[in-house]
Amino acid sequence: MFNLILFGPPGSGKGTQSERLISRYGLKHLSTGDLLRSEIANQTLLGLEAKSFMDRGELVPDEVVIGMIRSALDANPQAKGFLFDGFPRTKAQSEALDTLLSTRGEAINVVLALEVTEEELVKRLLNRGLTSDRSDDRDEQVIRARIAEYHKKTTAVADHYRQFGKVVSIKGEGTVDDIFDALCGEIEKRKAA
Ligand SMILES: Nc1ncnc2c1ncn2[C@@H]1O[C@H](COP(=O)(O)OP(=O)(O)O)[C@@H](O)[C@H]1O
Ligand SMILES: [Mg+2]
Repeated sequence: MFNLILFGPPGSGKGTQSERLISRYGLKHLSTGDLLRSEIANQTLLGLEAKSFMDRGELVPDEVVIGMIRSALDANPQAKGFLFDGFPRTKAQSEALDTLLSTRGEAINVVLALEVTEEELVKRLLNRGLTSDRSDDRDEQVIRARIAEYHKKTTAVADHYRQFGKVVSIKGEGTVDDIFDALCGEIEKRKAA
């Protein structure tokens, strides 16, 4: 079992790197953003509730995303490990995740934190907004609100895992290949340990 959190602000490249990492290591990708967007597309009750928060650049309430992750873990009892992308985003979510994993006799092995400057993030997200159907990527004010929300609530997640020595920072600027190599290097170290 190898469970990893790919951590970083919106636009730091979590989705891009996740796709490569899951295919190299055979992990199950759990992106709360993707799960929520699919709930919205399917017009479920959960999706309807989540949308109002997402449109404002705010975080969806903890109990909603924790419930979604609990179901996803239950639905994948045979997974070789999970790559969490966009989750946990608050201290309460980190604690809930640790509890959910510990009931399976597992834990988070490593938190890989992508570091990217704010100006680069805004540039990437506006660019992504041109080609994706993500409405939260079209408005610079919403983008800046998401980055502010990240600093206000989400950096606490890194603090939580830092006390267990599980956080590794990776420069998230440069080519996708170079960043991928740096991520894999850290995973190999931890897998060997
Ligand atoms: N290393 C990189 N250099 C330049 N742009 C990148 C890089 N990695 C990702 N991007 C672009 O930045 C945007 C956000 O990437 P994404 O993987 O969706 O980030 P996240 O999932 O962290 O929000 C995308 O448009 C993607 O094409
Ligand atoms: Mg993403």
